[in-house]
Amino acid sequence: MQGAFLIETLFIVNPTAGRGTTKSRWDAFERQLKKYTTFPYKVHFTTRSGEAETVSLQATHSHFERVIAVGGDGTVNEIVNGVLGRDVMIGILPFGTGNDLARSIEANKSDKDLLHMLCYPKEASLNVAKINGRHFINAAGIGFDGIVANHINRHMFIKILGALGYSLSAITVLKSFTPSEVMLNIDGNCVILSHVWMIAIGNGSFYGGGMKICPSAKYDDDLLDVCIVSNLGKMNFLKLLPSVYTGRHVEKETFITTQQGKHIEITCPDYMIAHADGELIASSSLQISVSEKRIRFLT
Ligand SMILES: Nc1ncnc2c1ncn2[C@@H]1O[C@H](COP(=O)(O)OP(=O)(O)OP(=O)(O)O)[C@@H](O)[C@H]1O
Repeated sequence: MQGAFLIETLFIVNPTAGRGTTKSRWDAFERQLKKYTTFPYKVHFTTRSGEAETVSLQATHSHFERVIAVGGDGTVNEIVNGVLGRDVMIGILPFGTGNDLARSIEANKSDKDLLHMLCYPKEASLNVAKINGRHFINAAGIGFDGIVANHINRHMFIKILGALGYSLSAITVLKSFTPSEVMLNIDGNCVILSHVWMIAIGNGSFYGGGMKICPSAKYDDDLLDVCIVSNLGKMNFLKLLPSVYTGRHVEKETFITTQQGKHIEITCPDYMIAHADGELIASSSLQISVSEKRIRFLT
């Protein structure tokens, strides 16, 4: 394969992604890379959380034209935060656990397809969203969802269960959860909502390792999709949960409201726990918007 021989590429490998399997998957992939391609590249293995952001930013100051995340959505999130606004293309070898971004954009999965993607690059221009100053690519979840993400992050054995882990954590968190009142402002239209369980904001449709929380969300429509879950009891919440995996929860209009917007503000009398691409944020006020800058993404 010859296509991208002039493009200098940096692979940022998170060896801990994919429940620790990414290092060996990368080693196997690199053997194919050496055998079938000739384009110049360098590899950086991350040693700690946050390093991919620093390293990808440094790469934009040198000669790299492509930065490829080797891992999951957390690694992509850090690279997006590192390179947004710089003239560099990013891509993903989806060797992580959830790989929600790759799932949303129907990215290549086999090594052969991934090699082809690298050698014959096509690019898409994707929206990026921002929450309290930090960028995210997939989705943010506020309220019940944030508390579940917090629970998962604190229990490694649950994290490695992927989508099943979400359901287990949800059942645990459910016992002590009480819905709250929030003020929601979407593009200047402000409402006070009571008995809110959670609000999800989607730039892409998937999060949590395959949950289609905002089924209509598109990465290139300059809009964020908002999914509000409110006014339901614990039993109904449990009944609703499986339908999130297919995106059919949005049909339950008694409990679910969907909207779209560019600027979203959520305020709550108490601290809310939120997550964006799985990263946790705690605040009583969240400002979420579509970033003016797009990301050049290898497809
Ligand atoms: N060397 C490292 N040691 C520990 N954590 C790391 C290291 N390098 C990166 N990380 C952190 O690992 C976290 C998880 O990585 P990532 O999201 O890529 O994999 P994943 O959780 O398996 O996949 P997904 O998010 O798609 O489910 C990221 O938040 C990142 O900051």
